[in-house]
Amino acid sequence: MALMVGARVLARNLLRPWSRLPDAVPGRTGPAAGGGDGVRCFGSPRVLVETDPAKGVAVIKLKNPPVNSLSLEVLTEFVISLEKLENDKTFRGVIVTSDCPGIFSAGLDLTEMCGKSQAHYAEYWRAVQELWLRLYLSNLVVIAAINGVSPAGGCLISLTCDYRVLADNPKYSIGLNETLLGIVAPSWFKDTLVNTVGHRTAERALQLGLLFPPAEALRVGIVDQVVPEDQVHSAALSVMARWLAIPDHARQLTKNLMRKPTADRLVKQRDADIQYFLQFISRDSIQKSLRVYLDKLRQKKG
Ligand SMILES: CC/C=C\C/C=C\C/C=C\CCC/C=C/C(=O)SCCNC(=O)CCNC(=O)[C@H](O)C(C)(C)COP(=O)(O)OP(=O)(O)OC[C@H]1O[C@@H](n2cnc3c(N)ncnc32)[C@H](O)[C@@H]1OP(=O)(O)O
Repeated sequence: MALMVGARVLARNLLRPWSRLPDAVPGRTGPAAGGGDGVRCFGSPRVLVETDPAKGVAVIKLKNPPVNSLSLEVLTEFVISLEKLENDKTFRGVIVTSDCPGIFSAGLDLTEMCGKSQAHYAEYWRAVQELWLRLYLSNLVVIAAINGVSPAGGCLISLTCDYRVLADNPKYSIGLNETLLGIVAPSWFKDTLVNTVGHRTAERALQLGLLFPPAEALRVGIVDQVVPEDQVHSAALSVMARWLAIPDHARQLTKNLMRKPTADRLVKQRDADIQYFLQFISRDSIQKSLRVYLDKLRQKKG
């Protein structure tokens, strides 16, 4: 019950940009905070933020064990952290990564889309839309340091970034695998993939629900760089330095030019998109597919 109320409060914060989560780790500094003197931490229980004001760079680490599924709380805390960084002129870039070993993100939280009320589905889907819009159009340079497997919504998060560095581990596949669950990637997921890899590759990948291992992911362009696992963070920092060498106003206007038409398609019909999602996800056949998939995941261990 407390969790539900908490989620609603967090979700309401999305609509009230002036409201702030209390800092979970207020002003923690120093080497323990992850990068030498001057690194400061804030954020929330599931979305850690380490900032390096001297460099103008922050690291957002998703921490929702066991698999970093994108629950309503995670989505909400992510948006609030991102907004905090964007409103602070100190920061020009952010690296998005995971605090869960071997898993970047398992994607949207299936339990949020299964066996819940219509009101809950609507609240959840609006939060998914919100994070996508904020990340896709962020004024910051956003680099994904993908240090684990990244299916569906996890892949979407990285596709919204300006650049993707993937750890070279055969287990770390990435892709929009929705069809394998018997569901369908919405049009704006599809658009984000098409804008990254082109129409034909996206068409094949989406229909087959392909999850690309690192070499394949690089070949089709769903990631920009594959590096040894222990170099993901340093590679992301090097890329960041290159992108930050470009004057902000020129880079930001160019990013907007490239991405706004795609984002506008959703912005113009957000409510209709929610209704569409509600109709789709509430179907008995879709709920059954999700239950079967979740049961398979749960039984894997037993
Ligand atoms: C014409 C119509 C057009 C348009 C349609 C309109 C609208 C669109 C409608 C819907 C769109 C929805 C889009 C959905 C996007 C998504 O992101 S769906 C999620 C997809 N994710 C996956 O397929 C990944 C599933 N998980 C895994 O494969 C594995 O868990 C893993 C490889 C990530 C990690 O493996 P392990 O380390 O072995 O961990 P376990 O598998 O044992 O899992 C531990 C624990 O976590 C639970 N879990 C895993 N993934 C999720 C998840 N995504 N959500 C919720 N919970 C998850 C798993 O069940 C285990 O739970 P317990 O057994 O411990 O209870």
